[in-house]
Amino acid sequence: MLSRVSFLSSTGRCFLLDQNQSTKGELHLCRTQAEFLHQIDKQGPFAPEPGRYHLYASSSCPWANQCLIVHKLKGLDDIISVSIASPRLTKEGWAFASVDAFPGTDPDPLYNSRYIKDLYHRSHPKFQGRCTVPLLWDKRTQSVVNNDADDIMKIFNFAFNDFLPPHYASANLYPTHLRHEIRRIADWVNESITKAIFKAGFAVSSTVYCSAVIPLFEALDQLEGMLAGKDYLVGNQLTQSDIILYVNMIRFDPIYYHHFKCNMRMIRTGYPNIHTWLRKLYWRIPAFQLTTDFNHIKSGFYLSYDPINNSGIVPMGPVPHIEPL
Ligand SMILES: N[C@@H](CCC(=O)N[C@@H](CS)C(=O)NCC(=O)O)C(=O)O
Repeated sequence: MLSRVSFLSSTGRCFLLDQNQSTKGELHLCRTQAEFLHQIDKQGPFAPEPGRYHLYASSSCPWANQCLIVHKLKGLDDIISVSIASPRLTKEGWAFASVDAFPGTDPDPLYNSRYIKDLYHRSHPKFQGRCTVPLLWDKRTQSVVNNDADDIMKIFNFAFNDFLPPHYASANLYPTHLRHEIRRIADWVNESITKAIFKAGFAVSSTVYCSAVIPLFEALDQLEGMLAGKDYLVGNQLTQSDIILYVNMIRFDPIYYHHFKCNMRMIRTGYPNIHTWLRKLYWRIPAFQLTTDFNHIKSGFYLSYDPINNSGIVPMGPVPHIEPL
């Protein structure tokens, strides 16, 4: 049984939760910040160059999923290579296909590593922090560039535009005139939705659970109003806020409703505006559908957190995982 699980901070970042530290239903969390925050720019040691960088990700992890979406939206397939780890988190962390050949899992094409942690240790032999995904890697210096989803999304948005055809180069998920609002909404989503979902999911007392799930559904009610008649959260265009919300909402009915006991309402039956917004992204913009792997998402959540699913059964439903438009 895993004794450590990820948990979210007030800013939406993951914490490490040691199950042995849970007493009386209160969660004691050890915060670990993303340790690697290098940027890719022409002036610094990590210059933008096609073929130089590699993204290690898990399709199950919501934060890695955000980066995979932006990678596709910006057409970076030929510029930044990608490897997907097995969704089944092991005691050694995320594993490659050489350890767990779960369908849709890649080997490490660079070093044939067994685990994501091998890369962290190759880059920083004394590293003792959490070996998380997403992980942006520099093939030239054989080192970690950045392991923060927010940063990586911005790097993908801005840093490689010189190498992209105009329609990809001009795609901007973080336009200057909307930046303040994008950040405000993203912070609200992280705080009121993402954090509440994980707090409810990992609660070990009814008090903690209720203190998360009731405000969560109040926030979803508010979100339902915000999305009335709208295809996008901020302005009239796709932005980083939509991506941060999408990774929560696409997991809601298949995972959070049942596995994390967030079951006061489903998105598909309880929130018509959120449901329409979600289905439009999934069915109309290929970058969303192509990076949403329900098998990885469900296996990742249902098989990685033993304390809340010790049978190891991955439920069949909901059927379908996402409804048609
Ligand atoms: N700093 C990261 C955190 C991402 C994160 O927490 N990833 C989790 C999976 S959702 C992880 O890799 N956990 C592995 C572990 O804790 O061993 C970010 O925000 O991008």
